[in-house]
Amino acid sequence: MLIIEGLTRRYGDRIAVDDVCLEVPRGSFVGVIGRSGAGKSTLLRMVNRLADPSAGRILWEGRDVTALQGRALRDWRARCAMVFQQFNLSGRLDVLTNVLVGRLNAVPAHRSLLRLWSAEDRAIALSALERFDIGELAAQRAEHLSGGQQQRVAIARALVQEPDIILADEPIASLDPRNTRVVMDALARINREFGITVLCNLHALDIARAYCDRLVGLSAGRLVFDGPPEALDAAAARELYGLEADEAVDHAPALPGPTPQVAPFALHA
Ligand SMILES: Nc1ncnc2c1ncn2[C@@H]1O[C@H](COP(=O)(O)OP(=O)(O)OP(=O)(O)O)[C@@H](O)[C@H]1O
Repeated sequence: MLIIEGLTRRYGDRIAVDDVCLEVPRGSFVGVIGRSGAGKSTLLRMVNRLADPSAGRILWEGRDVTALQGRALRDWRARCAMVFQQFNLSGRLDVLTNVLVGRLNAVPAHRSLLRLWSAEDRAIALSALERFDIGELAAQRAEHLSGGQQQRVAIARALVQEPDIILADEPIASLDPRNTRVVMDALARINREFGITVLCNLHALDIARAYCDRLVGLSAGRLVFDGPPEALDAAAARELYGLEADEAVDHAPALPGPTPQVAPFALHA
């Protein structure tokens, strides 16, 4: 269980996140929604301590992660993998090496420094790529891939970290509708088949409704909605999105939800 208690982040006079309280059971797929500047990124970045809270606490399985430092903080960051809008791959490295970077915390320091990957690590990385249908791209330079392919590589890298939580910050904002679906399907599979908790910032409400089992709405840093997608009616959505409502609210044809998968998969072959 992830527990967020009175989480607040100030930047000077501005409050980016304002006294947010949340309880997220393991295995949830939570969509964090709200207009631009609502505080979604800041909230996610505080969970893995890329940003430090001005007040409040974050607890994971009863442990206060807001107090962690040094090695314990690095371990925590490894347990909550980030997926970013701009993929954050090393463009000049090949795809397999980009995924292996997700194993850095799992291998001894001398091996990670020298990038001496074991056969098992390589097999795990290749298996993750194959599960997202991009195994044949393993030897290509990441910068030669399309946006949707790059984001799947980033998700494979997150998966091989064997995290408890995936924090996805607008993972589809740079993608076309087809790749949007492919990438959201990949996150849904990770959530469903590995039980990994996913917190996903999303601007598009139709996508959030189709994929998430719970929506958390922020407005000016405050939590103004928390419930299942069906509880967010048009009036509540318009209140949440204000002037951006026409852009965010159901701008695309209704999505049928995650693409059904034939079989679950294991990370270790
Ligand atoms: N490093 C920073 N320094 C100063 N202000 C910041 C910083 N990071 C965020 N903010 C401010 O905090 C508020 C929330 O920003 P945040 O990026 O969390 O919102 P968001 O909902 O993720 O927006 P978007 O969807 O546009 O990314 C904004 O007013 C933003 O300008």
